[in-house]
Amino acid sequence: SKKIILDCDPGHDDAIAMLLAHGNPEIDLLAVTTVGGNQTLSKVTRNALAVATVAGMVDVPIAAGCDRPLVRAQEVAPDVHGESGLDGVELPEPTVSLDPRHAVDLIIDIVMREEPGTVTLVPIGPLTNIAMAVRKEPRIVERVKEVVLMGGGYHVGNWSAVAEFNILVDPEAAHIVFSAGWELTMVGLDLTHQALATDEVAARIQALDTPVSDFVLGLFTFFRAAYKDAQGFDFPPVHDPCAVAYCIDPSVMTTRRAPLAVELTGTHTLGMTVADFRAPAPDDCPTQVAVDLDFEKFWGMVIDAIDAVSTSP
Ligand SMILES: Nc1ccc([C@@H]2N[C@H](CO)[C@@H](O)[C@H]2O)cc1
Ligand SMILES: [Ca+2]
Repeated sequence: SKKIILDCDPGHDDAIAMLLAHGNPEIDLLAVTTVGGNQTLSKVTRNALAVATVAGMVDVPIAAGCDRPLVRAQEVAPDVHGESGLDGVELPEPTVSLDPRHAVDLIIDIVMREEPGTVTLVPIGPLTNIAMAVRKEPRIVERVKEVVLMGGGYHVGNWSAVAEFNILVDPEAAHIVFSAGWELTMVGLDLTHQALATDEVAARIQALDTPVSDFVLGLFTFFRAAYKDAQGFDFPPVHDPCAVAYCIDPSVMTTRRAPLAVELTGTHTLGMTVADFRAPAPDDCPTQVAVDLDFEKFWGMVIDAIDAVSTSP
């Protein structure tokens, strides 16, 4: 099975990513860490504990991390996630508690404890925790199997014309992560805007008819209305589980190897993830971007995981 650490900022789509990681038998979820992003650290951390409670995720350490970007002021995204960061559902009082360690220390402890080359980092929020971990313990770069992140976009932006939220909120952290030299797959908006929660998908989830599937439908209902108002989408793109799906079965999407750079000084382009598709890609290029999604395979994984989580003891 694939050992992963999920670094997140729940967030409606982060919550689905947590359920996919917990429900899929191929994934060994070693830890969940939180970072300020969609909402404040305290809100996203409370949300992570609530989702873990709903999912029965009782044996996974959850640790809170950085509450703001490395350099710039914090920016949250209430337009699509609401004031709580997980609007649209009743959040249960958490029955799981936080690991006392800082997320950065938990990430380092796990990577240095596990066999080299066996742990995949799956950041699906701003990259502040990952950048801090690299600076505190540089040895994690050669020890980590790969980084599979949701963020960026080679031709698409959402928080600006050309930049994606997770990157633009903390571009300096993104630069550290993208330039570290480890194997890195960028699952960006070009891919995740294909992962739409359509009526047909919602109907298949509705048919599961469990408390967890009802929770997911509550999330989708809010997320759909918010995305329509904020970005004019008819159906909401469920970004974050795409990164987990790639870890489960890389054939769920096509990829293209290309050098990647993060813009740190542009007036109009700050936070842009620049992919250099000029041929040939250098043969030692450690970075690739996700291009085309197998829609049916993806939603099949997600729906199976929701079903599995619903029936777990
Ligand atoms: N408008 C908007 C802002 C932030 C996000 C979050 N950031 C990433 C997509 O940009 C995902 O990780 C998601 O959780 C999604 C939509
Ligand atoms: Ca997220």
